[in-house]
Amino acid sequence: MASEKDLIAVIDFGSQYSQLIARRVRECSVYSELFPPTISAKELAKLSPKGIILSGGPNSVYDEDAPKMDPEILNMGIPILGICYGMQLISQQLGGHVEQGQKHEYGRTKIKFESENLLFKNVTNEINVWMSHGDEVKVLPEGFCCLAITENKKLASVCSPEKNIYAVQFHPEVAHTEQGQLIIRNFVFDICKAKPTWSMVTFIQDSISKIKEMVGDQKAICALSGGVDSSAAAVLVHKAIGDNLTCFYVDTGLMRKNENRDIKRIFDEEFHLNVKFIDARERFLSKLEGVSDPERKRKIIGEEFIRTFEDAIKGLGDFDWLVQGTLYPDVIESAVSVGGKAVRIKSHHNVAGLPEDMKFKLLEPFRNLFKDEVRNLALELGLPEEIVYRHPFPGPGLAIRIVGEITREKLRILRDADAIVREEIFNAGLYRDVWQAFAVLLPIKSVGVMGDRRTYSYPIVLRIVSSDDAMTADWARIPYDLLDRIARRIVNEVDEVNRVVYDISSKPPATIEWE
Ligand SMILES: Nc1ncnc2c1ncn2[C@@H]1O[C@H](COP(=O)(O)OP(=O)(O)OP(=O)(O)O)[C@@H](O)[C@H]1O
Ligand SMILES: O=c1[nH]c(=O)c2[nH+]cn([C@@H]3O[C@H](COP(=O)(O)O)[C@@H](O)[C@H]3O)c2[nH]1
Ligand SMILES: NC(=O)CC[C@H](N)C(=O)O
Ligand SMILES: [Mg+2]
Repeated sequence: MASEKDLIAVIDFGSQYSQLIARRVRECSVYSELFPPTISAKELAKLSPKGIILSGGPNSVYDEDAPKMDPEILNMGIPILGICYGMQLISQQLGGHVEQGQKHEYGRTKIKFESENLLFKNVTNEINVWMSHGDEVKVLPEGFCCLAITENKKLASVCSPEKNIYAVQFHPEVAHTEQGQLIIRNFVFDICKAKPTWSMVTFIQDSISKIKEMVGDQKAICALSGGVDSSAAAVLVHKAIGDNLTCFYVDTGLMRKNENRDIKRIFDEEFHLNVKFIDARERFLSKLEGVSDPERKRKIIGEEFIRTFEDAIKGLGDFDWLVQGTLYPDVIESAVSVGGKAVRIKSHHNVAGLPEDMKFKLLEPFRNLFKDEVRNLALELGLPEEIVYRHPFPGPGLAIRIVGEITREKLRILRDADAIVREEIFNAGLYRDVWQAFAVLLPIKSVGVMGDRRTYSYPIVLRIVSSDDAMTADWARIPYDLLDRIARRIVNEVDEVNRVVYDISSKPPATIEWE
């Protein structure tokens, strides 16, 4: 991959933010990719990176099983930027000393520069940065000097001019660090002298040639949901292997109101791909009968997708590859990181929900990208805005929005309520402003009064959030009048609902979906 364009290699020590670092470098139009801590200096040298960034990580460098790096990497003469754990590891491996600090530092801290340096070129002195660590570098290795200190006079950034090694204790990659992107830019351009040769167009070209090479004249199926990720994946792979690609859209019985109709229309009008519709309602719903645990639901759905595809291709020939629109947040939440050791939040059906005995090889061109990057790519591929800006709708569908057991009656209620939420948000002109807007059905009943009748029915939760990449999210500040209209319509138009509540939790600590 690294042949013609400049590469910044990120060594992933297990941080939740590792892929965010690569993404920030790509924002500078320079290619970046993650590598495991086990990569050797020799292997790295073959890729001729312009620079190396060492990520943060959950371990302490003095833990017995803490990931280390090949010490030769520090002698390659290639510029290095260590972030948090990366800074601690550089210090320790070069003979400095790291120990647990008196106090942990999480969140905002102010830093001040001690000397002029390229890393902080044009950065305002005294900026707020984001910290997330418990350990501290107490003794610097020989040849290192301090570039910045915190309000409490602790080391915030250090460097060895002679070795061309830089390090920061804070996280320049997160949005909360002021001018963090400028610091990354300075490293990439002023220190590494990388050239901005990467763009979505080059990504598309490279992906097409890589896919051609990998798949050859074998055949592939694409799990096509009609969302932006799988639609862009289908179009990209079709460019590479043409009619050896067959797309399948599955009606799981867990879809939203009019979903099949809308998707069929979009595919007919906009795509010239071979798309087959599979009615799998019975098999999904019968497998889910009586199941209320969220992780069980996700595993059942993940497996059922694969079984459905296996049945669908019978008689159509040999298909070796399964194309999915998997994105990076699906991967990290399912606890599959390059460096290992991230924690499982939920099993995304398309990652941790896949059955172990699956025969298909996975082809996931966007596995390292975030949704807004895929949206840009989809525009570049010429996909219509209606698909590009479609809200994400998870593969497990309404199954993870009916808390607890799924019944046909509950599916009917949720479908009707959800259609009202989406229609009202759309009519208010807010569809593009929010990340997702949907309804959730809770498995409890409460008392109400309608007309002169007592009711004892379900509550509907409105979940409307803003987000850039689904890694973090906040509840959307929707006008009261709109909330009022949605709530009144739901209670009046949907049988068996007598109460509507608004979910005002952010992510973290909540997640966007309820299961
Ligand atoms: N109904 C479906 N039929 C076929 N494939 C599906 C379906 N739902 C999900 N998938 C597959 O699972 C992947 C993950 O989908 P999911 O809907 O959970 O996330 P998403 O962010 O909404 O992605 P997308 O934009 O592709 O829908 C999709 O990219 C697609 O490959
Ligand atoms: O591909 C997917 N397979 C899944 O199993 C799945 N579960 C959640 N989501 C979507 O991912 C984003 C983050 O969701 P959470 O905050 O609920 O974890 C949100 O956009 C969710 O809609 C899924 N996507
Ligand atoms: N975010 C990090 O990289 C943390 C590094 C280390 N685990 C610490 O607590 O100091
Ligand atoms: Mg989807």
